[in-house]
Amino acid sequence: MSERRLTVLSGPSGVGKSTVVAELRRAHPEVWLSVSVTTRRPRPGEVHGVHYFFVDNEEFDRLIESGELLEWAEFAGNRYGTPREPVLKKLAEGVPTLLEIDLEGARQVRRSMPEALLVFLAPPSWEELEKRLRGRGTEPEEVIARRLEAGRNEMAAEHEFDLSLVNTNVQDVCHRLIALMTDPQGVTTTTNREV
Ligand SMILES: Nc1nc2c(ncn2[C@@H]2O[C@H](COP(=O)(O)OP(=O)(O)O)[C@@H](O)[C@H]2O)c(=O)[nH]1
Ligand SMILES: Nc1ncnc2c1ncn2[C@@H]1O[C@H](COP(=O)(O)OP(=O)(O)O)[C@@H](O)[C@H]1O
Repeated sequence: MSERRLTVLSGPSGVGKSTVVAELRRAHPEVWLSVSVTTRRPRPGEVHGVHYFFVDNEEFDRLIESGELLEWAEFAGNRYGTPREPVLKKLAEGVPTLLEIDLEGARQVRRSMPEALLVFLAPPSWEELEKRLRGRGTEPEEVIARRLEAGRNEMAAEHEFDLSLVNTNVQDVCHRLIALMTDPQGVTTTTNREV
């Protein structure tokens, strides 16, 4: 089993991570996407067990204390974590596995599974990021402001990742991502901006 099969996708809120992941799932059902646990409230259309496992603070505390999370972080006032067991099981089965998590989570995975491939999804520009986040229309302005603030921090950490993909076109990003996950040869360890 190679931990290289574990791929982490991170990037600022609004860059298009969920959109890319949804397209990847549609076009490449052979990739397994970890379903995170979160204390955030569901958005309209989000399904428990599909997009997230929505839990309360008490349950999240319990998951931390029992060591059931591979990593977890607080993001813009809510907590998010990756259930450990299913990830280890899929990796042991040799299934290409993807985590869509924030910067803090990516750093934790880097420490605990150094062979994992860390991919940063970058916006074509800061203006476009703001436009996408507002255009999504799922959060009130104060939440958007908080997410943009976190986004500045995430953008400053781009160099910590193995590779950056600029999300100009969702299909292009998916093609590159699937190639990296299924045939990781040739991936350099220095940051590369592509697509
Ligand atoms: N550390 C960590 N971050 C997560 C996890 N699941 C989701 N996130 C991140 O939490 C942040 C907020 O996610 P979400 O509320 O769904 O908003 P969105 O990414 O803007 O659609 C994003 O950066 C996600 O990548 C997780 O299990 N662990
Ligand atoms: N390549 C793209 N070009 C234009 N709009 C995009 C692109 N990718 C995503 N979007 C849009 O940007 C908004 C934020 O995308 P989303 O996937 O929710 O981001 P994230 O999960 O990173 O917060 C959504 O309205 C989505 O439709």
